[in-house]
Amino acid sequence: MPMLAPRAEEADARSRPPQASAAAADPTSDGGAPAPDGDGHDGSHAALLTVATELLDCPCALLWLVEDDGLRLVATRGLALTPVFDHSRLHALVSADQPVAVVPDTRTHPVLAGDPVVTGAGLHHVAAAALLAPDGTLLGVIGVGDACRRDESADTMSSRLRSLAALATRTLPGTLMARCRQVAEAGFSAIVVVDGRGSTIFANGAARELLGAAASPGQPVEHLVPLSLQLDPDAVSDWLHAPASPGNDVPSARELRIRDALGELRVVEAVRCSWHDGIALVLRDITDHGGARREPPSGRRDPLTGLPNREALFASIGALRGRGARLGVALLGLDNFRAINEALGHVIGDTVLQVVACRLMAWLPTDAQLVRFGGDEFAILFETADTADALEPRLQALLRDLARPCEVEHQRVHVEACIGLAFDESEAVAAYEDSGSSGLLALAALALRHAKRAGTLQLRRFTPAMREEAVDRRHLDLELRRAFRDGEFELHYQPQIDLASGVVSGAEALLRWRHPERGLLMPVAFIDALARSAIAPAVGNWILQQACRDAAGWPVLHGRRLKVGVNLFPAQFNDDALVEKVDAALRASGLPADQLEIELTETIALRDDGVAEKTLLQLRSRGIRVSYDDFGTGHASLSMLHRLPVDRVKIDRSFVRDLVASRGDKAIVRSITLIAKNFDMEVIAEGVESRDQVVLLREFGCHEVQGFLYSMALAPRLFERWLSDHVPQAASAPAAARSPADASLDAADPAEAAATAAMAAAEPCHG
Ligand SMILES: Nc1nc2c(ncn2[C@@H]2O[C@H](COP(=O)(O)OP(=O)(O)OP(=O)(O)O)[C@@H](O)[C@H]2O)c(=O)[nH]1
Repeated sequence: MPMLAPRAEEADARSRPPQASAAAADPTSDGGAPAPDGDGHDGSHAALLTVATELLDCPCALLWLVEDDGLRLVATRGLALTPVFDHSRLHALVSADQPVAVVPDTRTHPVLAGDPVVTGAGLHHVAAAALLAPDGTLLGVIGVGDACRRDESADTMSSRLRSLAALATRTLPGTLMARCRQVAEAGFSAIVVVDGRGSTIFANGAARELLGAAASPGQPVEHLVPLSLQLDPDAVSDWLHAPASPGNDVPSARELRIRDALGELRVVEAVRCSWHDGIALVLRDITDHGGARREPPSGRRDPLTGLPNREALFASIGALRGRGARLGVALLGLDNFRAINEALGHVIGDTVLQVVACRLMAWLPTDAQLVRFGGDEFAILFETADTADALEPRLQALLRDLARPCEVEHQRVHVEACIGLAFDESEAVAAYEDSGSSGLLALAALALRHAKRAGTLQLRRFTPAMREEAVDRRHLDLELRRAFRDGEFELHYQPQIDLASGVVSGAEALLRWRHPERGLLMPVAFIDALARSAIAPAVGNWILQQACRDAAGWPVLHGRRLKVGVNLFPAQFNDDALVEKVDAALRASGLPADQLEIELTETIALRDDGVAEKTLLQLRSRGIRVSYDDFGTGHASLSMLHRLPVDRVKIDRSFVRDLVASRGDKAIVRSITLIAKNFDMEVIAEGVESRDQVVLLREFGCHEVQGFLYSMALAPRLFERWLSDHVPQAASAPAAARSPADASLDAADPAEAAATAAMAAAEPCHG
């Protein structure tokens, strides 16, 4: 029983409370006892205690409810002071086994007799009833007390108490919850109740089915509603955590993104109502509502995002085309998504894809269909090609919106994308007229590739020129494969001259394609396509072997062996066996390692996975030299010097061409030679065509040169003839006389010589 604050008077207390106060005189008041909780039930509790005092004709009444940590006094009536409460005495008085207790005289009661507060407060008569749920669970206790001795029989009091308890039980939150549980379990909507601390305390069957483990009791509400998936995470957080206000609550609704029990992304409409000190959420799955989000047949849904998949898109295109619709497709590809997976893991990568799906859904016009096309690509199908021009600015805005950083698992993630756009326009369709529903997508994919090539956040619309280029590229790739198989590639060598001694020091091996119809082709016509082709590693290996073989046969000049420079394709650096292949080429040819120089391009130097660095170190440890091509033209030149083991840099021809006239180029070349000197590297300049350039390069400290001033790149036999003709005078008298046209005079095959000269005159030699 409660230990009450001492009461002042006992006489005349029959209809007035102990320590009667103004508040106690008001039958609607709780008698001045402070509201023990803020649970918003004060009104119903007060009404209940008023009924208790009336029904039992007692001036004092008290209500305890069971909470997490046991019984808690939640309301009093007729007491001036807050009672100090002793649980053990209350439990001893009433329980599930003994639901009603009437104590006509507290002074002789075994539990209460010794209680100094009860007796001190002068409570002569006390009665209490347990409030029990239908399953017998104790929900609370209601009690009354009086300072006077009572005339009613204990049976009468017990009977009234039982009626009171039955009435009280029906009004309690626990009972309400049990009843609501029955109703909720019977319904189709998912219902989740979250307490004031943001933890789930109840989820009905539909919610458990929809949300799986995220709806288990004790889970934070953020597991049900991941903020990272929401379009406006702050607003959703505020909405979920706004204080409950039962009684004045106006249920509010909003669209939320959740992950279902299988991890798929779903869109739900959620209605929020206050519940006790927390909230109840009623959820309705609207993922598939509306024309834009029609439920795709099974097997046509992407499990991660819940969106229709590629097959569904093809089916939609087929169906719409059947109705004569003119269509448009925007293919959206994330930029550098691989890096997100690699840096943050696939789980975060998956969430990022879901976030993107959510943002796209929010943007989607009602007459469009959103599809996860595959990997990090999404497709949007429009039924209205007529509005093509109006779509572009809206898609540009979409790209900017997608680029808003998002927070995933406490990681800030930036998601940028590009879009390729294609419409059923006459010339575009003509380009792919036989390719069915995938044709339009192929055009969009081509446009996407062009957008990606242009950089990040780019949008490109398909043009027929893109297709022509793609077709040309494919033909070129087939041609390159055939050319390699038929042995049409050959290496030419451009001499390199040591400026200090004036002696030829080596040559750079340069690839040529002797095309059966188009004659000798310079690399500019095919080298990019070859570098991208699957045959690049095989061609690169052939170049390596051939160059080593040729160089092994070159004469020793002035006691020095000539070195040969070989350019590697970036793809060769993906080959774990590259070093072994270099060893094999040296072994097979007999060329000493220090006569081989590997030339790097920026694409190789830019790799920051450590592979290039490790490979180069292994090559250098064998005595093979490493040179960095086109120095100064790329973004990575300086950082590369710092990172990669390089013996020398090659000054790009673009800085040499106007060296004599241009102060800027002079400054650049001077700087490069200075930087190289500070890194203990040698410098070679390419594209040297005049003596004046040589004078300046020598003055700046450049070590070697190559260019038309000495010779163009020559076929192996011509190069060997050049060596025998120009050594030892080659260096001392740089062949001012040796113009590209002169070289043709040396050619055994007059047609080849003419072609070579013409090519060389038209464009510089490329690697
Ligand atoms: N987390 C996750 N990653 C995926 C999924 N499907 C594909 N990927 C990854 O998406 C990445 C796509 O890589 P790429 O095609 O090189 O695309 P990218 O890195 O965006 O490069 P660019 O398109 O050139 O900008 C790869 O790392 C795939 O493993 C998926 O369902 N979940």
